[in-house]
Amino acid sequence: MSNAFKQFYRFYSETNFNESMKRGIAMKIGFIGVGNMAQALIHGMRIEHAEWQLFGFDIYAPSLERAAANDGLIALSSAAEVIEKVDIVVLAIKPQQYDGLLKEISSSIRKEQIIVTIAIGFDIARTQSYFAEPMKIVRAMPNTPALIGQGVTGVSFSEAVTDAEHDAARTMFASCGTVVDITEAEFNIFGAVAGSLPAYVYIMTEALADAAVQYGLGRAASYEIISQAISGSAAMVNATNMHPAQLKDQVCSPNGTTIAAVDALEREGFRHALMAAVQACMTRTKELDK
Ligand SMILES: NC(=O)C1=CN([C@@H]2O[C@H](COP(=O)(O)OP(=O)(O)OC[C@H]3O[C@@H](n4cnc5c(N)ncnc54)[C@H](OP(=O)(O)O)[C@@H]3O)[C@@H](O)[C@H]2O)C=CC1
Ligand SMILES: O=C(O)[C@@H]1CCC=N1
Repeated sequence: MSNAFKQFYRFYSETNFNESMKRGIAMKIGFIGVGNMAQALIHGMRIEHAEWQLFGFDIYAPSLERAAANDGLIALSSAAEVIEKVDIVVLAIKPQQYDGLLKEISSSIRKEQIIVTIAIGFDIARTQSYFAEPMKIVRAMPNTPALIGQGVTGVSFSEAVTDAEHDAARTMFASCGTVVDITEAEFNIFGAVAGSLPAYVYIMTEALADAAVQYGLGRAASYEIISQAISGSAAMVNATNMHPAQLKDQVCSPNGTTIAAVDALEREGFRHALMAAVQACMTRTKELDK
């Protein structure tokens, strides 16, 4: 465990996480690739933890500049510089760029550092294959609502990651929402129903708003109303623990309007469209995992 982690966990075990953070113990986290997903994570982390030191490098300078201006990211000029400064290195580049980057950085990553991968279809064994010694690898699958602290992230760990480091990684992602321990075998499906899911919901929101506008509601009001109705409905599933079908039945009055809408959704293949989307996601994930 690095000195920074030892220090962090001494305080963590004596107090609780928030108290230790108030005492100014800062995690040092570095991002290689500061695109859509990294920017969401950085913002989520920054909202919760002003004291964490967040570093980053991206070959596309405007992304770096944005994260530096919005969230106090310390912009560096190479991946090697990021690696030199941090305890946790998050690889936040596209899956197709992982092999090239790992080849480039494998000799500079230190054994005591934690490597976090967030790419779809890139397992721990593939990351480990770039190193001679067993490395501390955290495989994670976040989603973009991390930006507002409402993400959900699946995590798995290589054997070299200690219990304290498991907690450190969970703490890091917990600042962006919920963290769920999943097995490596569950990653691809987790990506399809959590990592990619925001896109499905945004399409649904846009389509419903188009219909609302068609019937005279304003565009901005439509987005506000529909997004609140979606988040409230989604929250009901966890809060009541009721079967989604029961919750649906509560909305459908006999011979009412909702059952007419449900009839149309079934005729148009709404359920199967969603299952087909997940199946397409899984197929593409397998293609990337080669
Ligand atoms: N977006 C999402 O919702 C989610 C994404 N992920 C995973 O997160 C990862 C990143 O995705 P996303 O943020 O969407 O991708 P982006 O393309 O938005 O961001 C990646 C950034 O990294 C830059 N980059 C490429 N190579 C390097 C390098 N060698 N050093 C530094 N920067 C580099 C890219 O530049 P350039 O574009 O010029 O190549 C780009 O700016 C992917 O592996 C994806 O699977 C996981 C869950 C959800
Ligand atoms: O589309 C992608 O490849 C990434 C993985 C999960 C969400 N977005």
